[in-house]
Amino acid sequence: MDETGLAPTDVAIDVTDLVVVRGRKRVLDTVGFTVGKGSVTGLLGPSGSGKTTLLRAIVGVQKITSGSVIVLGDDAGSKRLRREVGYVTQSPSVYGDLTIAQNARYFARNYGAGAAVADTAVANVGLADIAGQLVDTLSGGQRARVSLACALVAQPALLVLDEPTVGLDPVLRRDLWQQFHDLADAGTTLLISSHVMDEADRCDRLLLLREGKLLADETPAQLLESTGARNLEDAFLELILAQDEVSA
Ligand SMILES: Nc1ncnc2c1ncn2[C@@H]1O[C@H](COP(=O)(O)OP(=O)(O)OP(=O)(O)O)[C@@H](O)[C@H]1O
Repeated sequence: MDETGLAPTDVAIDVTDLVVVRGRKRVLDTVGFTVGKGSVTGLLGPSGSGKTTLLRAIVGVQKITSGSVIVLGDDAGSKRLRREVGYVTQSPSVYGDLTIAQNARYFARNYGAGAAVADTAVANVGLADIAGQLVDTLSGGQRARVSLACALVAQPALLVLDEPTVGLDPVLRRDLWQQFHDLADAGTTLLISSHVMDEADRCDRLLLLREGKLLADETPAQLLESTGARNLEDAFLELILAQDEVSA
């Protein structure tokens, strides 16, 4: 057991003393945390705080300066993890000249899954009604959902999502969060970045990042208790003010 109370076999992500320098900037500064399997963890922080860089380090596409990132027991980015880790970026990587259904079925085939799995994934992201439409004719938010469906068909053990709910209407946002929890209940680990604080209380655990530093790694309830704030937005503000006082 480590200090989070997790046995090693229950740990999906283990980050220790991670430092990433991009250009001349220390984008991640000695970041450390663990994420338990089958949980929904929110990575929150303002624009430019280092969220995408941290997600990239976890999926193994970011050169790290020092520290370690272990995912499902292996170094991030190692070959074994290719099928185990799904990553949905902010720029959807799907085929514009194929329909939504064709995209999902194509990715499903690559992962040895059938058309039914693809069609379910399309339905789960709220696109069943327009599954026959070409991706090139979709809005940015719709395209992002196609990308999410294509990641879901791989049924990865760890799903890393970079701002998956940007621009979605509130009903769809609620449905997607429900789906994230359903996936977690079935054993998938989800790490989801967002800069929208009202999504924070939908997470089992929160990582709050600011200027490359981890300000908090707690459950929403613990965060409210430790700061004495009325809501998570205020709690984050308390932490920022405390950080500013320390560095002043
Ligand atoms: N290729 C790069 N070279 C140098 N600096 C970079 C590079 N990419 C990002 N950065 C810097 O790293 C910092 C963190 O960027 P990152 O994209 O990780 O933040 P973020 O929290 O995901 O922001 P957003 O919510 O806007 O996507 C920013 O200051 C950014 O300018």
